[in-house]
Amino acid sequence: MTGPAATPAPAGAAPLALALRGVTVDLGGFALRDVDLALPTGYVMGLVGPNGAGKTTLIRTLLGMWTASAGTVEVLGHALPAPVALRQEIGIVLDRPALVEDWRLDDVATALRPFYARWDDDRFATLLRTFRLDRRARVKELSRGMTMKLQIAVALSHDARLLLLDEPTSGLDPVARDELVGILGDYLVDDARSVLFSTHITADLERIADHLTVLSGGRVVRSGTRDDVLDAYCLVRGDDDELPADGIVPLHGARHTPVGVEALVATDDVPLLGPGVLVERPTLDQIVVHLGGTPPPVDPDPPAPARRRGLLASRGWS
Ligand SMILES: Nc1ncnc2c1ncn2[C@@H]1O[C@H](COP(=O)(O)OP(=O)(O)OP(=O)(O)O)[C@@H](O)[C@H]1O
Repeated sequence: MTGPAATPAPAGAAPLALALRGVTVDLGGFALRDVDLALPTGYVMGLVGPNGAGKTTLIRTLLGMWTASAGTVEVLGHALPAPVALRQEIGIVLDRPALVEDWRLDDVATALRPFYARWDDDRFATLLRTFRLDRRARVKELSRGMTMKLQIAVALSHDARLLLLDEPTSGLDPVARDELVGILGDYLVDDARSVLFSTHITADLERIADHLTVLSGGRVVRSGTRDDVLDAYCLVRGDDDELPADGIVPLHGARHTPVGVEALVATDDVPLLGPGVLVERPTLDQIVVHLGGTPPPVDPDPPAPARRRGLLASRGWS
């Protein structure tokens, strides 16, 4: 395979399955802006964020379907635009499958086999059986969940090194979701393989994702290991007069509840809160709910902690 060379990984660092650095993709009415994230080889990254956050746009950018107007995109060690042969190495699930509606599932294997040097008929047949899909059915006869299962079976039948899955669990019943998590676990036994998947079902991520990226309004709010992301925030609850004014300590997604104000606060800021404030570790859902409504500022420049301490002291919040 040839193509533009990617930035070499620093000595001793795990090679990256994918990386976006300072990426902007402008679709007109919507843009991904300054996206920075990296997934080391052998790991699973979950991509979360509210509707319209840009998850599909980001996955399509990794597939070369959208072109970045700024920044660099690397997939499996190749800077995009990638060589055509790289397609063999990537298993894809998209919201709309690129399969002919009149094909029977047997035809799917016949049609795709020539495009993949490592296509595995036995693997495809096994996955169709696992997902209880009838090989004689036509693509157009499949329900939404069955179509998703078919795409997953294709993605996992050509020995891909990277899976890019856009909401693969959407439309799946709980049994199929459980099966998919197990199948991805088996897939990852080979530590040269990596997975990026977007989802609104964060329970799936709690089980399988090592890394998380939270997107909102086309920007990365947070990206890192699952613990880094979960540890970065605390859910706080208190009376109006116990929580400091927003801007001194940023209160993400602050909302009034019957028992006071609830908000997400950066863990580093928790010592700045008053003693009466209740502090809990948030779930991933709570992080998405609270951060989703408040995209990060275009030019984030929060006051330095020392200055905030001064501000808090001046308000009697020391
Ligand atoms: N072809 C396009 N041209 C212009 N804008 C687009 C195009 N496709 C998507 N968008 C816009 O980009 C924004 C982000 O969409 P995207 O599908 O990436 O979000 P998402 O996070 O995947 O959302 P969801 O969770 O609802 O699937 C939306 O406002 C959408 O309308």
